[in-house]
Amino acid sequence: MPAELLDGTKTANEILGKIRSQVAVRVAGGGSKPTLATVLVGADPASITYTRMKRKRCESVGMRSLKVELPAETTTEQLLAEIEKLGNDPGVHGILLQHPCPPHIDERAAFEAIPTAKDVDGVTLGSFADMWFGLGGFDSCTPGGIMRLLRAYDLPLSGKRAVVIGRSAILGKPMAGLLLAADATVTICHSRTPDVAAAVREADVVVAAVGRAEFVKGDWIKPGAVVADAGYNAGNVGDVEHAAAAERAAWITPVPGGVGPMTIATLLEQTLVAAERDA
Ligand SMILES: Nc1nc2c(c(=O)[nH]1)N[C@@H](CN(C=O)c1ccc(C(=O)N[C@@H](CCC(=O)O)C(=O)O)cc1)CN2
Repeated sequence: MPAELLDGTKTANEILGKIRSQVAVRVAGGGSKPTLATVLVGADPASITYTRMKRKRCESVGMRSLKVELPAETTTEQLLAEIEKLGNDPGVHGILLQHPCPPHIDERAAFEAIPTAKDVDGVTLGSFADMWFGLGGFDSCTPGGIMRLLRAYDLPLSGKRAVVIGRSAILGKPMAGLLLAADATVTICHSRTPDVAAAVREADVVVAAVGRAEFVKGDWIKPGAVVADAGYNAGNVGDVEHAAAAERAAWITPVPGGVGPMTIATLLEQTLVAAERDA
């Protein structure tokens, strides 16, 4: 029997509905609108699309979005100064720096300029450490979105073998931390892993975060596994060979309509939390 779909669009819309109600209550009670600043450096077309989607969703739930767009030739120092300004602005509750920045930028330094309390995208070392030690830091949004999606479908993780393919700072590594915190036994595969297929064949839960279209082959998937595809390759193609994987998996995310919408819902949920902590 083909896999059931983990519907990220539907689940994200449910989360956005709850956020909308909570924002309305906050504003009716005299509170400020939760405000997310989106910072984009350069004009990468995909990044323009993603930041526009984030601002649109923000406004759709009654939050305020503040657009900061900087030219591609912005220096690291100029970017740090912009982020520090937002960090010191009491009217800004959350700051998002869209990744990737142009290659001459020290992106890690720029992420670290975001105060942890406003790191609603979960990209700073402080958030990562808090998440890793279960101290309530903001989740990195894509891994956080995947966890929310698995929870929405009541899929058990405790004692399961999870394989994360990819070890990036905002995806693979925090994903492994969140799965570990949910008591899964976690393996991270990467470009030097000798036999990724063999690891995936053992996995009850597979998270594909490689950034290569259809890297994970359908016949690698263990029958009955749960598959989350965090790929967002050109042409809306994921990192998993979807149709073939769906023949074996029990649950699988579609692309589009799976992990992507959950990433943005998580960002907005965390922006509301940041605003509430600040109030
Ligand atoms: N600072 C960050 N940068 C980046 C992140 C991030 O979480 N923080 N993630 C990715 C890209 N990304 C958000 O920025 C993202 C990608 C895709 C989607 C999404 O909803 N995609 C839709 C399809 C969109 C379309 O039709 O064009 C889907 O999957 O249904 C949301 C967010 C890199 N950078």
